[in-house]
Amino acid sequence: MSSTVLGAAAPTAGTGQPALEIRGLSKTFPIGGLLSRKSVRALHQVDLSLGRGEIVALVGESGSGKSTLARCVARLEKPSSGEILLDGVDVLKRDRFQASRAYRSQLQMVFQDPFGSLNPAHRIEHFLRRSLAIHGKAGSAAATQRRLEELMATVGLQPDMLNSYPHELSGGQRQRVAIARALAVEPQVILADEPTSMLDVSVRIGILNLMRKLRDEQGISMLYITHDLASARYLADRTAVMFAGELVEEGESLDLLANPAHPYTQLLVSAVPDPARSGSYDPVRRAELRAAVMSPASCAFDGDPEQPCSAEQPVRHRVGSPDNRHWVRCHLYRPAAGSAGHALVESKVS
Ligand SMILES: Nc1ncnc2c1ncn2[C@@H]1O[C@H](COP(=O)(O)OP(=O)(O)OP(=O)(O)O)[C@@H](O)[C@H]1O
Repeated sequence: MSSTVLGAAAPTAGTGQPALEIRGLSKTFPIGGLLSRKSVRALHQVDLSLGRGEIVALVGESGSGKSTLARCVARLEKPSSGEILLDGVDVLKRDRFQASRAYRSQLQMVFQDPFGSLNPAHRIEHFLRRSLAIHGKAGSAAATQRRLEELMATVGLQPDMLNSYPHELSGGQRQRVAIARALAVEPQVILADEPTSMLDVSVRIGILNLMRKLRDEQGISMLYITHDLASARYLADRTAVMFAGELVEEGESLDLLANPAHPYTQLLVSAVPDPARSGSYDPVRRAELRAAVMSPASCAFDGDPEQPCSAEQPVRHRVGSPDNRHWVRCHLYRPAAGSAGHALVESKVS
């Protein structure tokens, strides 16, 4: 991805009632067989909201819990506890056992692998027609054909590609088809789990620009899951940082990535060379940060409950001015002298 393009300013954040709200979401996986009492805490008390027409990036290293969060929200995984509100309705209570068709038509998922998500035996037209039919969006033959061509145009593909098979398309084109299939349903929210990570660097920016266009022109909200901070800065209005199953920092993307307050966020940011700052990639500083963050003695979020940083979970601190939506959860955080940062023990930043 070109660093000059990634230097562009983030777009304006969405406003109003959240399209999607996640409250206190936790997920524990039992491991080690039937008789084992061992478990992995993949998510713990995650709160995250997605405004209408807003893109929120969820970033973190491999194993931090990003995909588990997406799978829980897409109802592919059952959370251990918590609430998922779509348009203010708690969908875990409404559809107790699995996602209803209504839920799937409100929320669609785009996966990492555009190669695996399209059955090679079918033409592109099949995938889009099927989506329209399942969700009751198909009309007369002529109207359906028009809609198929419109969907192709929206994602930047030629209508004659409707007759192609997946293997005749490039990875980027296939991901566009996967996005068109999601759009056929006319969702309010798209969960995009690493949608560009399997694509050539040269076509990634096109997919990010498409996501941006869908937000701007159709008001679709997106949860963009990635380990690529540069793309989060380019695309997302807000960025949330996940570490060991917990959100440790959240804020407007440009602010958070320019002023990371949590040592883990600093560690992630330190991996991204910034052409605007000479010497921005310092391997020695990065190694020091990693040692500090991952040390059981220095951080409560290392996944070792026997040796937390403190017996108490850290509260959220606002970072910067009072109207800033940037917060951090870390025992080690100390607001800079004279700054307005303060602990947010009870209140939520929203
Ligand atoms: N089905 C499962 N059974 C047991 N443990 C699981 C399962 N799925 C995920 N985990 C564990 O939950 C934690 C979070 O995994 P998850 O895949 O959500 O992380 P991630 O941030 O999405 O990583 P990646 O970017 O590699 O996909 C990890 O410790 C993982 O081993």
